[in-house]
Amino acid sequence: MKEDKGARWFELECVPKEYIFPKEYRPQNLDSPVCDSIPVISLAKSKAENGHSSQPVEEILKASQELGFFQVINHGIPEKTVTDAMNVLKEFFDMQAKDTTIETVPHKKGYIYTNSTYFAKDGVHLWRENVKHPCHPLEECIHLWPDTPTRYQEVIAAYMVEIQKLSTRILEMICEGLGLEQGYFKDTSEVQFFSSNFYPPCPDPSLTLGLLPHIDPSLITILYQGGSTGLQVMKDGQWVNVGAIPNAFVVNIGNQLEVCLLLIFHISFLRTKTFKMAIQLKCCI
Ligand SMILES: O=C(O)CCC(=O)C(=O)O
Ligand SMILES: [Fe+2]
Repeated sequence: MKEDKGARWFELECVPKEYIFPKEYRPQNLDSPVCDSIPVISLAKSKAENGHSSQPVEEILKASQELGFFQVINHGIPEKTVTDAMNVLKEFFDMQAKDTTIETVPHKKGYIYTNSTYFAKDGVHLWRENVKHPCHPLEECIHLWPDTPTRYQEVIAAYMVEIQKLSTRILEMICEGLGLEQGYFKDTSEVQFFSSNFYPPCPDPSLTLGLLPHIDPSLITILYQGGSTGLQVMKDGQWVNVGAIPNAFVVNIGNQLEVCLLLIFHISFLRTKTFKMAIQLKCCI
């Protein structure tokens, strides 16, 4: 192992034992091809004039029912808004790595930054760093967010405005497909939390995990992968690689929406339980 006092915790030649998961928890099928059955849905069609085409609505409903996962493209979020957010987050995580005075406990100000030593399952650490904070109502939360880099608040607020629009639009399409009145989820659909994961390069990704398998407790989660791979979803009992499509967002139907629809329609909206886990990515929002 390198003995370099200036090195960051992940700049190592081999994985420290505290990060090595027992065999049964390690990632599987890392080398399998990207799963092409995770639907990629273009939202451009839903913007046609004179009443929109129902095609994306049907595709979204089908994907939600069958897997609880899909990717959206042509969503209308400006590329620059996303690139700015990714850059400011990269800068944020770089700054944390350099600042040895930062503690890994919840920050007093209104956001939580945690480095890899904070995450543990049975004593094993996850290979990631994370920052999260509330973001609703935006104008009340924004000043509690990190203020370095100096553009953090402005850039992430602009990003969240777009994410809010996208998530409202997807929920409205789900309402339309199910025959629910528009705005049915209005009171519960404000984007409440922002969370960004940084998965540094790892000397041996087959031994480590960035995130444990889980089901999202949210209504829906909108995830940007930043062009990096590593996200896996449980499909028909197998972990499959989601793959990253440039400018696409991964949409995950969360537990709350699943339960809501189960109560309304008395049907199980999701055919199977969907878990996801992240291995080594670069920077996900
Ligand atoms: O970072 C990722 O790739 C996934 C994040 C995630 O699943 C979550 O925040 O719920
Ligand atoms: Fe998740």
